[in-house]
Amino acid sequence: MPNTPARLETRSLTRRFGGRAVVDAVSLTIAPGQVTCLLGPSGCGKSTTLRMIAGVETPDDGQILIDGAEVFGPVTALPPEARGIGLMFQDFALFPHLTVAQNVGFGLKADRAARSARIGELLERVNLSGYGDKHPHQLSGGEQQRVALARALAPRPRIMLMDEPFSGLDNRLRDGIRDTTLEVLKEEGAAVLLVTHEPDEALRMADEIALMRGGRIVQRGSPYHVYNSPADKAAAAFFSDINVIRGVSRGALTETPFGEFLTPGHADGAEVDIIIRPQHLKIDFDRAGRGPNPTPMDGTPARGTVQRARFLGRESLVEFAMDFEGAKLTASVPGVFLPKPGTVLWLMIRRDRCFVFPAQRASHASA
Ligand SMILES: Nc1ncnc2c1ncn2[C@@H]1O[C@H](COP(=O)(O)OP(=O)(O)OP(=O)(O)O)[C@@H](O)[C@H]1O
Repeated sequence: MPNTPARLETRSLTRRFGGRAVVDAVSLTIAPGQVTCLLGPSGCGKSTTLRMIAGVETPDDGQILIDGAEVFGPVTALPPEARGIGLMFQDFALFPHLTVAQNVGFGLKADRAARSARIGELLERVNLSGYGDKHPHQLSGGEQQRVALARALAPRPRIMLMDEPFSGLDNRLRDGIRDTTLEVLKEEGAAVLLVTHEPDEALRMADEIALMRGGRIVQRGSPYHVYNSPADKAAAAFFSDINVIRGVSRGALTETPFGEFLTPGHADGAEVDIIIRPQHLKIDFDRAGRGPNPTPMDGTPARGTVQRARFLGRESLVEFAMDFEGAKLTASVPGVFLPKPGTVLWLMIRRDRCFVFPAQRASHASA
């Protein structure tokens, strides 16, 4: 549908505080029914972006369009209530003196019958049928959050803006509520912009992740794409611990203790960082001082000595001191794998799972 305008579009949205652009030319497009997660570390400008779209913060530059019509720009500045936007924040408290049904119906402009039908429909969607007459204090945190979602969705907003909506919830509740929320949002068809600093939340919820750093969008794409083809080292490091092997590219190849890596596009003599996530290191046993045979996919094995092994529930993390250059690498293994410190093992690197970037000093690598 190339001619259908995006439900929400921002063009070069910019906000400066004290001469510093905390949001710097942010351009996003979100289709109806699409969930985009604005993901980034604290202070990178996520909330300010959301607040500008909501209309409670005035951009210094740029344009905001909803269904192709400008709501903010050189000639327009619609107030928040005229934008058809629903909001949900972590501390967006329910009205304590109103019942659940009254809370959900609060922003609804409809006659009594239509109102009560909409309230019933939404309470059913969030699995709270029968809770209409209760008061917020009689509900658990997760139930209150579901009421808040129903309340935000009641007037059928075209766009839902959510700022860390689940961060106040107990870990055990969170996954279930994320899934229910996602289901309801999809059914309602609103375009959703969800702000989070948690990569797991973005991977779980998003159709598209917009990774933000220092006021700018550094990468946009599906969760699969952003995780598996990070734009740079910091983008890779934002989603998991990473292992870095430094080398020098010569003739589009880089020689390392794990064998040669293809490093096309890097100048002769340029330092490169070969990056591998802990779950993509392969571990093999020592065979009387030798490791497994090299393969085209896994390259040459390199010897390491276990320093520490920790069980984290779903996986075990094993830290190695490698024989080469005092290197330390961390491997993650599904389930229980707890070799004793001092055990000698061999590591290999899956060639299809590494990323190669120009070498960066550590001080430039923060996301
Ligand atoms: N009204 C303001 N005046 C001055 N600086 C501000 C103002 N609002 C935000 N900032 C600054 O802008 C930057 C971005 O803030 P913002 O809240 O958008 O970040 P964030 O990515 O949402 O972070 P967090 O997840 O911690 O909320 C921060 O450095 C913040 O201190």
